[in-house]
Amino acid sequence: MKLKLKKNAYGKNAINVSKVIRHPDHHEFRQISVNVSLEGDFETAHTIGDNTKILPTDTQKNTVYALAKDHFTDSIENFGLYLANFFIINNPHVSKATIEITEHQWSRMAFDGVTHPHAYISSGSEKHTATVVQTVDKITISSGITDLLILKTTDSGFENYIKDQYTTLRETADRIFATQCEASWEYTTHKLDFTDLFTTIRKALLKTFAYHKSLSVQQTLLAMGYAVLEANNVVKEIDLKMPNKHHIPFNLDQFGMDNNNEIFIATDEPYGYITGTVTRE
Ligand SMILES: O=c1[nH]c(=O)c2[nH]c(=O)[nH]c2[nH]1
Repeated sequence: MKLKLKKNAYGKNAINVSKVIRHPDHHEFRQISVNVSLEGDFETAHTIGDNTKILPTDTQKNTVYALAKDHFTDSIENFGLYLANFFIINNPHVSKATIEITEHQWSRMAFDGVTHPHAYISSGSEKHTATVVQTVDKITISSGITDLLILKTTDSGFENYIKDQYTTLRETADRIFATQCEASWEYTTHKLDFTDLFTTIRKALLKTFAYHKSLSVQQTLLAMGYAVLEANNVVKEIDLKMPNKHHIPFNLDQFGMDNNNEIFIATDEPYGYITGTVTRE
């Protein structure tokens, strides 16, 4: 039997960089986590243990910290583009560099309408993501959001589904809709105002979620994807993952009480998992 190495990639994950930008009257704080992955002519490292073409993952990590000083100045997308390009142009045997960046959101504390110059509060679980893939002749760039916890207390139902001998779920025209949305969209070009676009796309996702009269998570997912693509020509396609974070009406009958859609039990697991990619025809 003949065996061969089919694919390989290597890099450093979870390179956690925090940066303070010191302005005279306030500080800016940024916290990111970077994954670097390189592909290329690394076969002999696997086959005969020849490391002469290996840029150590430790060096990759150091490169990210060093370049953060002067090149992580605005969006994570632009920093990702700089990093991917740096690894490609400085290592001729690297044919593909993938940079994934996740940014934690911090905002300055405010007291009685006055923003504190250097004290921050986490903006919650939501994180902004960017992925840059650069090959010798192509750059693809995607942005996204993870752990976006959103919920609405009405304008959501789920009815007319298949019923069989195992069905116990009750139909409802009025339920809680909660999800931990993960979105990732690919841009058509890499010369864009990424910060501005992120704000616009995030708002389109949230506004559609809020105002959509939902007949299912599936239907709202598609409406959210359409809203982003319809309003942003520079978005090629969008991937959405929307786990159904169930809040199930609690049975108050057992205490002789009515439950008028007021008391629920939030169940973490198992959870429905609805995903979809929306693209242009
Ligand atoms: O919006 C929903 N989609 C489903 O596919 C599904 N399945 C389920 O049990 N509840 C729901 N809700």
